[in-house]
Amino acid sequence: MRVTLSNLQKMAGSGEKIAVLTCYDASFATLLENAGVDVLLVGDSLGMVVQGEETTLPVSMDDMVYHTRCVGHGAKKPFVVADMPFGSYQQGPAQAMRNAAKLMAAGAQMVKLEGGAAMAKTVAFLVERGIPVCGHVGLTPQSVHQLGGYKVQGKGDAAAQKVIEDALALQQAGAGLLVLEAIPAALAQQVTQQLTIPTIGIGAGPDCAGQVLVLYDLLGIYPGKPPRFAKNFLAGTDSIQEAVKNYVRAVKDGLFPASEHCF
Ligand SMILES: Nc1nc(=O)c2c([nH]1)NC[C@@H]1CN(c3ccc(C(=O)N[C@@H](CCC(=O)O)C(=O)O)cc3)CN21
Ligand SMILES: CC(C)C(=O)C(=O)O
Ligand SMILES: [Mg+2]
Repeated sequence: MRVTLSNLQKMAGSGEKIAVLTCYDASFATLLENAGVDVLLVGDSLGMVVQGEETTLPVSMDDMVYHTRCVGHGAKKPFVVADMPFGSYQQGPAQAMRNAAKLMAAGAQMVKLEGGAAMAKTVAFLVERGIPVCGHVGLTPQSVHQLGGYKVQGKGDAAAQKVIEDALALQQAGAGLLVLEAIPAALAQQVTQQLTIPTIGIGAGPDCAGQVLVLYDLLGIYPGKPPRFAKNFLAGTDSIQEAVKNYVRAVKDGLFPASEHCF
């Protein structure tokens, strides 16, 4: 039986941490399913780790549809979330609906889009038409050129307040999950407490309802300097399967992220 949004909601309510990993192909989807990963995110990070681009901006809808279909073929149990790529939803609700439908048809159970209160109308439009939506606030990589780099967000009272308001606006609009990326752990804890929907953190401390990591960072195969919040779980193990199981266990036990992975 496939994991559902209501399963994830219940897990969050009972304090069971949600283990999420990015995934881009069928073979890894099967491996992650067998290792007990709850949610697979077909992330637009594939532009960087699969395509070798410097940012996620060049990723197309066709790329996301292709990888979502690949993941869908490999995974029967995990809940599959697909990123809406840069330029596929920012124009407005009608454009977002057209493109979200393609990802749902390709095998996603939910779409994710970046942005806060400014995206609330678009989120509500999709949710009212039957498409579950995951929000994404804090460090939003599709805005890297506006943010001035991949930097921690929500530092200082005004910036923290903005993250809280964005999170509440997305929940109000009907978002079912919310990714918090690269914000101070104390702020992520506050957001998680104020929301009724599960938060999924990456560089957002241990108090989120779940954690997500880029698969290639977990395997230590991303070229270049990994983000502070990444951890190589393959180091010291003999197999990818074991590394992923160790990640799932560390998330479930609240041992990942540790303080050295947090802001
Ligand atoms: N392999 C990979 N892992 C990711 O987590 C990831 C991607 N790719 N591609 C899309 C975005 C880009 N992300 C990134 C990339 C780099 C940093 C980074 O190096 N941050 C520094 C600076 C922090 C600061 O000074 O504010 C760090 O030390 O973590 C953070 C997020 C997260 N996502
Ligand atoms: C890092 C996660 C949250 C993501 O959006 C991606 O992999 O694209
Ligand atoms: Mg993404």
